[in-house]
Amino acid sequence: MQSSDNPDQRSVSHATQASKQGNDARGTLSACDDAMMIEESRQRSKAYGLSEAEKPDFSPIGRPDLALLLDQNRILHTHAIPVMETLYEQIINTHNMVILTDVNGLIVHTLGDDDFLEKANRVALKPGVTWSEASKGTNAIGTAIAEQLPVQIHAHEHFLVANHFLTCSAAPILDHRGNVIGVLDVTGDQSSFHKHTMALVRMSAQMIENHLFLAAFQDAITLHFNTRPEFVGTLMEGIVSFSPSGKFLSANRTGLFQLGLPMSALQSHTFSSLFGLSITALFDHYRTAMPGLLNLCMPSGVRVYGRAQLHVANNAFHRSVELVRANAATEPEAHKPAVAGKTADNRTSQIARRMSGLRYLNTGDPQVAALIEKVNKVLGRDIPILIMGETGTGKELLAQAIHNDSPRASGPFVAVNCASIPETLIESELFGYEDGAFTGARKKGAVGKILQANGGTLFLDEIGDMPFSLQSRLLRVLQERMVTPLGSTKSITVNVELICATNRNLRDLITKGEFREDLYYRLNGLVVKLPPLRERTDMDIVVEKILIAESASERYTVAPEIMALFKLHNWPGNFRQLTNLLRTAIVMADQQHEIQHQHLPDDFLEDIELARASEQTDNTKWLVSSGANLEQVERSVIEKALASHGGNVSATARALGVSRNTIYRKIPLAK
Ligand SMILES: Nc1ncnc2c1ncn2[C@@H]1O[C@H](COP(=O)(O)OP(=O)(O)OP(=O)(O)O)[C@@H](O)[C@H]1O
Repeated sequence: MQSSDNPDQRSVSHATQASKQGNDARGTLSACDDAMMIEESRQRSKAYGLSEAEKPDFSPIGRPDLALLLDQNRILHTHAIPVMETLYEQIINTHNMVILTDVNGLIVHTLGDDDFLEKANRVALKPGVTWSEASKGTNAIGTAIAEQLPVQIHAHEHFLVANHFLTCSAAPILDHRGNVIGVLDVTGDQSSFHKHTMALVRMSAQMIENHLFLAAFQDAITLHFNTRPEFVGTLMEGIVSFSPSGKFLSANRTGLFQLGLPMSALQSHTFSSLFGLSITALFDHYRTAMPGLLNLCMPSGVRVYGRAQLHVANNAFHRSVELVRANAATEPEAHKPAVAGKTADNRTSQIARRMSGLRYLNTGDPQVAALIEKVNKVLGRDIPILIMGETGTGKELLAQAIHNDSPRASGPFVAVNCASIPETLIESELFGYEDGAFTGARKKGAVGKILQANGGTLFLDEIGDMPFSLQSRLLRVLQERMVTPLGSTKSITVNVELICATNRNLRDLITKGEFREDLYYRLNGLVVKLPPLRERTDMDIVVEKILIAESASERYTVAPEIMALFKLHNWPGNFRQLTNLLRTAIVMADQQHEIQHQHLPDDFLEDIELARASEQTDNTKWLVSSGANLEQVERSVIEKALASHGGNVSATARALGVSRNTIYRKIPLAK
């Protein structure tokens, strides 16, 4: 890297604070700012008790400590090495070396020309030696750490005279939380100074950061974006990660810069609040055969182009995407799935990302284990399955898992929510229609859901809501295995496995004349009932599973007293309610990582209080009827309230609407 550039005319010596938030903003500090920064560093060096004339500290840490250092910085080291090698190729034979240090300036790894490495050895530029300001005074590595900015220190700007023959360019490396975890540096003989070295180092540090970022969010959704489509996939792209449910997790520097918001302000955002597209629409985009770049709108109104990577748990989504692509590639145009039954489709895509086979649903509850055993016996036997269960107990998730484990797993899984499609549309959605079957806008023909499911599984959710008039048509399809689209005279053979679900009592509907008995008997080959959450005995595992799914990058737990509350709660919304509650609680707990009382939503806490109050009333009624006197009743109420508030007198007093003193008076032992 020979150059005749005059270092005193350097236009980029270190980046501005703004550069911490995005490479596009990396600006230029004036020579005056540079001088001030170096002067401040010199003052710090003196304050550390160093003198300019002293010999550099040569003592490297011992071999075992070096091994430990490498181990502690394993992830940084792994992701930095390939970038360091590429960087070294750019500066080979220029009397320079590439250096990686840990967060304290301890050199972890070096790469360089032999002749310069020898020279560098003389000033202890080698693994195991620290180049913090406290040890070597002003130098690019130590000062980059102190300033948390890219820094270039040339010749006499080094504090120790022994280092005046060097020219060094260093950039801090940040992790996905924005913390400095190391430094990348290029150091050479001062005669090799080149003003472009700083830019090279900065870009390389950013490359390492991007590798680290993507490694930290392997199970998350990542969006790679830029205002210019040609920059997507380059170092200029912003990268933002989201949980599978779309909650913001983190962004790289360029991402933060483009979004124009600090990390703290982004914590309350979601994919849809940042990019104006729902997470389900994102999934749907990638379900199409050849998804192009996304065209998104940021809150600032600026439009960006992006490509999302849906690294979500167990790759189930990828499988379903691959499947749609494979089908799309082989199917004629008329048979490509039409966008219909939107709600059901969206729900399918939401759910698809989290499920896989039946074994993932077997989390220790004996009722669920028995159900899975039964289902396993009929897999691939052409026996229709009817899933019963309250809302949110996971009927659709179970249906998808059955499909995934069945011999039809490579065929389509098509879900239709009979309750969400207007009665007037359900016939055409299910059976499809021919060109010209309708007058007006919807003239073009469409393939119905039943045909879309050909070769795979048709899941009819909320079958109890199927209009009575269509029930006989559906029965005919199931018996004859033929579909006749609306407006057509031709019947098409179909081969589908049928799974239905309902949270209504079909027998009651039959009695009321709302559901055909013959259809009921055609559907109920195997009837299974998913237990409501309040009856399940695997709450601990279920909660842990949801916490992991909702927060890919950080580990959250639930405080034991909250878990006790969960086990007592009624959960009318079952998994849907629990998942939503935990999703919000994770956001509230943030860095605390243990979900506690204050992180729970008010309506949930109110429900708990109401349940407690009514339980106490019941107990009181029982006590009174058993002939206890007033004092005994009071005492019993207070004891129960104390127990349910973990012995906390203030909380008990608040719940009972009395003073703390009253509690102490009535139960003297409580003091
Ligand atoms: N075993 C489970 N573990 C974790 N999450 C689950 C489980 N079962 C269901 N869920 C989640 O709960 C939500 C509701 O599940 P699903 O839609 O399958 O229930 P459902 O019984 O079909 O509901 P509805 O009757 O209202 O249609 C989904 O977000 C799903 O991912």
